[in-house]
Amino acid sequence: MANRVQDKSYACSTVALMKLLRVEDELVRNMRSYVAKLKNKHQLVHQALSSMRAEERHMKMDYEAYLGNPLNSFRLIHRLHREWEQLVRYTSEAQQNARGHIEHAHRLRMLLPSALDLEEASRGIDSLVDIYELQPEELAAGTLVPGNTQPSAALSPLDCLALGNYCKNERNDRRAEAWFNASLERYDEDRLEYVVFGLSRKSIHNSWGMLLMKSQQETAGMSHLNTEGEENSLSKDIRKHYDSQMMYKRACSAVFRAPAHLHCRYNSSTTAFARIAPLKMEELSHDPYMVLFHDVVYESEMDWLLNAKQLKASLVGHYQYSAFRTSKEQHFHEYYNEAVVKSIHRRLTDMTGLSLIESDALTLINYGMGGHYDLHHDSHNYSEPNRILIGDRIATVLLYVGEVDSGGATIFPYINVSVRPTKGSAVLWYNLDDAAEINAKAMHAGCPVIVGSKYVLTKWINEMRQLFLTPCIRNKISNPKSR
Ligand SMILES: O=C(O)CCC(=O)C(=O)O
Ligand SMILES: [Fe+2]
Repeated sequence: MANRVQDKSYACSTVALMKLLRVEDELVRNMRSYVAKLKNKHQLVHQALSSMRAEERHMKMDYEAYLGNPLNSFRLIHRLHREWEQLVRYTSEAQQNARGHIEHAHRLRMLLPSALDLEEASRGIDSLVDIYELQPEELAAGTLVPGNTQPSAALSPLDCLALGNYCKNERNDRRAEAWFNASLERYDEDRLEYVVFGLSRKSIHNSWGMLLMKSQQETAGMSHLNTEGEENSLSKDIRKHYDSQMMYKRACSAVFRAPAHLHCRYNSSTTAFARIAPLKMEELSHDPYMVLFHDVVYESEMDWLLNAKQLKASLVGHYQYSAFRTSKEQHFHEYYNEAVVKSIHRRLTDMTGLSLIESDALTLINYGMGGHYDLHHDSHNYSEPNRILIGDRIATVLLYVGEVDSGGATIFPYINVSVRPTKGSAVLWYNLDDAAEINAKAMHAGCPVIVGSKYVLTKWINEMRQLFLTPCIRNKISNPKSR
């Protein structure tokens, strides 16, 4: 990162910025020629369609007379056999030919400023505001020195929004609000091209609303989120996100009372092996069913895992890095030819009584300082056709491979359960309820580690092979209509 800043930092040198101007010229030239070519092709297709339409109108006046003329019949057949096919081919080729321009634009993107450059540039503007006590609204209008306004240097609403978001991230709420306000003031309803850049009044209000909600000014925040009178779907999502963030924060810093009506026992019934070597179990919840196992990972196994590790950053969604989940991980498949992996899998079967076939690979996850996994549900909530093909995660077992000095608990805020990582213990819970529906109460998170390093082994267990093992759970896979 340090090298990159030295090699290619655009924000602090005019010479580097000159290079950027040339890149912008090239981008504009490339995109203009792309648009010109598309326009030309669009015009030709339009003309071809118009002449086809004229023919159609003629035909509709009197079908019989039209088709009675053999020349017309021939032309109809020829049109539908060849001309339409050619037209479709021409349109799709027009798209293919345009690809060169798009690819060129992608190549040029390598030379464009990165998020880091934008951050540096925002920091530059922010320090001007700070040191010279300038007002964001004045800067937005192009006034750097009082009495000397250069309208050509005025900022766009998108620029102001970006600066507002920078200040929001820097926790300078007052200044962020001033930038959001400037963004709204400079918003011009007639500039249709905002659509291309994903800008709308609503998006500015949403950023502002989120800022206020974060700083606990809920009523003011909601008024921004509900600018169009009714609560829009985006603001509903933001409200949900905000509520779950608050729940996550409260639950991570709370200590839950010991749950009532639950007990400890030895599990000697799930498998034949458990009969000879019962497992120490402590019930944590009945809904969702959740138990804590003590001493189920051996010291030697933990040593092996920690030596074998080759961790890679954990990703979410479509293979993206995200602040939602900041950890590293490594997968150990069941067929991995290693005694430790095989014996942990056997123990997981003894603990759960479930089949592990078709389940995700055993995953070793490591969280460093501040590392966490935000509030989430382990089941995917697939739509029915997908679920029948791949199945959802019926249960999860989380094995703690070591302790954490401070922080890092696994929390279940809907049921007031917080599990402290204890070396060698494991927690099992069901993500689906008895009707095979997602149990919202199984929502959970891994709180940020304060001091130390947290290692867990996760096994997400798939519902596909449990048909005869969990007869009380209705099975969507065998009977998708059952609810
Ligand atoms: O690290 C934790 O405590 C939670 C991990 C988790 O939720 C998962 O692996 O699905
Ligand atoms: Fe999870």
